[in-house]
Amino acid sequence: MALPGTRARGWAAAAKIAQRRRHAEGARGSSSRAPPSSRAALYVHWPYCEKRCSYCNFNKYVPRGVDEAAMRSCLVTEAQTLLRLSGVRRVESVFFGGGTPSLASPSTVAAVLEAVDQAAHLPADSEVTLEANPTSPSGARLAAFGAAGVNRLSIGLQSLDDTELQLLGRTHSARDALQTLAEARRLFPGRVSVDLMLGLPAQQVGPWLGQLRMLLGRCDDHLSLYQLTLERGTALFTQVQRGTLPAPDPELAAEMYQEGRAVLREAGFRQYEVSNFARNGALSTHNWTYWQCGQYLGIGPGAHGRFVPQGAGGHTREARIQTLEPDNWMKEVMLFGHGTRRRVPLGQLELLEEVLAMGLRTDVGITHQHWQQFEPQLSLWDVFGASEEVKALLAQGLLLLDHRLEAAVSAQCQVDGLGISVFPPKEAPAVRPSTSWDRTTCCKAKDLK
Ligand SMILES: C[S@@+](CC[C@H](N)C(=O)[O-])C[C@H]1O[C@@H](n2cnc3c(N)ncnc32)[C@H](O)[C@@H]1O
Ligand SMILES: C[S@@+](CC[C@H](N)C(=O)[O-])C[C@H]1O[C@@H](n2cnc3c(N)ncnc32)[C@H](O)[C@@H]1O
Ligand code: SF4
Repeated sequence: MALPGTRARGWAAAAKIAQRRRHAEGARGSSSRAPPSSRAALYVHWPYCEKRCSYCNFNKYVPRGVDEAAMRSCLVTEAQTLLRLSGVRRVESVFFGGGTPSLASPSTVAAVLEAVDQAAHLPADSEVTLEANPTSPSGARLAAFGAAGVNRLSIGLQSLDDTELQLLGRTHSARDALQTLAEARRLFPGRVSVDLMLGLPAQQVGPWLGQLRMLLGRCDDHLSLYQLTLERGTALFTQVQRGTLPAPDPELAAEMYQEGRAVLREAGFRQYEVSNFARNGALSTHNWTYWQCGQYLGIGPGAHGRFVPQGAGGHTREARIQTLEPDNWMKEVMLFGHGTRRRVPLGQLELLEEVLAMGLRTDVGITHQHWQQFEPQLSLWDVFGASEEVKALLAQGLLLLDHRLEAAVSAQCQVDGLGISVFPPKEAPAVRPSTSWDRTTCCKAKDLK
């Protein structure tokens, strides 16, 4: 789809400014540590797609045309407003997600990054990710995103089987996906991620593992495995309900997941989160912020955020969601400077629930030190030591609650005690964490209802 405005006049200038920012930053260094309250990650939602995939219920729209200049101006305005409201002075990662942000023009990406750097500080070494569908970006376009300030690409490859890609309603072939991947690796070496889905209708373990092995010969240092969630309201859901497609088999999906983990481990990947694997230290710092319950701002239609509105005198962390529908969101941004649809102050208990639910997704679990940042009064042992449920999980080897390092943690504040973890030591029986199939780790819509 050709989007109007993809050759916006201001882009070259914006890209130059982005480059100057990187150089200036290189000169002054980026190691200063701002206090946690003034640091945040930033998520930018680009809500448009070329076509609706059969399985997807993310906040996306297939428009007749896009007023990209208006969209760009609203994203810039909303970034400025939320940075001011939050009092955030340092943005440590930016993630352009969607929808299909690789359909946006590089000038839009450059304009948002420039606005963020001006309103707060965007260090040169901040991770700046753009999601790219294997159809939208040519090599030159990917390079233009790089010049605009993007330094990590996340490619929605989904499958390396053309029949499966058709079933998913994708507009690319396996060949296109591998070509985009090769081009991306050439331009962003060591900083390319791919999404691969599993548990599709009629998918079998052996052929899927074949795809994974083939991908291992081509991929870079980061890979996400997402089990298909059959979402109500999607074409795939209807097909399965009508019996024109077989329902995905959860046992087969579990086998794919377990075998896939083993294959990736052998290939030197660390499973640092339920769905995410990295080698050579290529963990996504943006997504890590979500799992560590760091602050993040969300701009664009339907974006989620979690931050303390310090700049507006607030003291409590809020869960925020922006208006979903792009035209309404734009009207609100033009009128009020932002399109925040809902704000929910998070109580201490809700915050701790999030710390647990997010942290348990990661391989490090929740260290005592990490827990203390959110709850200095009560230790993990105080809260969970006497729980019969926790005792049962410990006895089954499904949970690890380690109190031995607690004294060291609180006395020295420098040793990260193991704390609590659901990723068991190797010798313990394999576990299937009940949340392992949850593809969205950040957008807990239930908090906002
Ligand atoms: C929302 S998409 C946005 C990126 C891009 N538009 C694309 O399709 O590649 C991000 C990722 O979510 C995953 N995803 C979307 N719908 C899903 C579903 N129903 N079940 C599992 N994963 C899903 C896909 O792997 C996709 O790459
Ligand atoms: C499914 S994840 C894929 C991440 C990818 N595997 C990686 O490692 O970079 C990304 C998707 O989650 C959703 N998402 C992430 N952060 C969000 C936020 N703060 N608000 C709304 N949606 C968000 C967006 O739909 C985005 O396309
Ligand atoms: S999976 Fe990606 S490309 Fe497909 S409809 Fe969803 S957001 Fe758009």
